[in-house]
Amino acid sequence: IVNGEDARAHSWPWQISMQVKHGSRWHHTCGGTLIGSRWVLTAGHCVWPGDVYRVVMGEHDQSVQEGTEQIRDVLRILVHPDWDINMVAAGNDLALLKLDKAPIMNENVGLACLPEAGEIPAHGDACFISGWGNLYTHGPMPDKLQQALLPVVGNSVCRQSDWWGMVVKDTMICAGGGEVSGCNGDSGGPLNCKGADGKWYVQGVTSFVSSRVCNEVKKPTVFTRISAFTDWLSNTMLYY
Ligand SMILES: CC(C)C[C@H](NC(=O)C(F)(F)F)C(=O)N[C@@H](C)C(=O)Nc1ccc(C(F)(F)F)cc1
Repeated sequence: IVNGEDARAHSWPWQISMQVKHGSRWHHTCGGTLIGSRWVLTAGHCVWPGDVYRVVMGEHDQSVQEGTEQIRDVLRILVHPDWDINMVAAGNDLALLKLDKAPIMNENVGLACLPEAGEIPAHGDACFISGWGNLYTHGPMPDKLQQALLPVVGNSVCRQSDWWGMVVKDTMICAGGGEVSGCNGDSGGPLNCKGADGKWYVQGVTSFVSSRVCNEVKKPTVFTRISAFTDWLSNTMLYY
């Protein structure tokens, strides 16, 4: 996240770190959201065939063993059937990770609330992006979870020719578009929006930013809209 701030520890208890094994060491590669007792939602572009992943929950500072971490292996990976890395603009940038065992739910690890099918966050809705992605383009990753206020940009604005144009589909949410943005490593993480009931809902899964600079003005961070995939999510979690 570019121009964000340290999150208060464990204030987004559904935020996970998806880690990939390189040799004998594990590295944060993507964010994700705990949406079921054994299910994590992340981005399709976070999954590469042949890689081995694990999920760390209850994490805050990745450089310190805080004693709140719970680590689980990934039993099964289900990438959305219509996701294609060569067709990023087509959307469907989702994947479900089934954990070998449910984590213990506590003040540091909990389930996200998901929106109703078809619910579209309004232009200007105050949402927060969270993640351990780069602090700036080609910059370092932070140790502590970052967050940033990223107001929703309605698709009619986001589709303007000097913004994202027709890259933005109905199954996507734009947010930000100024100096604050997601950045590499925030992929797959949540867009956290406060509902009318005062509860936080995860409305989006971080998908892409400008390939020039993460916080390019008029190129908001783009999220996969979860409320457009409620059937796929429930059918997949029910079946597998
Ligand atoms: C691997 C990528 C598909 C997703 C990657 N996502 C991210 O870095 C994150 F964290 F914002 F989610 C990204 O935006 N990387 C930049 C460097 C990029 O390639 N952006 C990008 C790619 C394609 C388009 C499109 F849709 F226009 F084809 C737009 C932006």
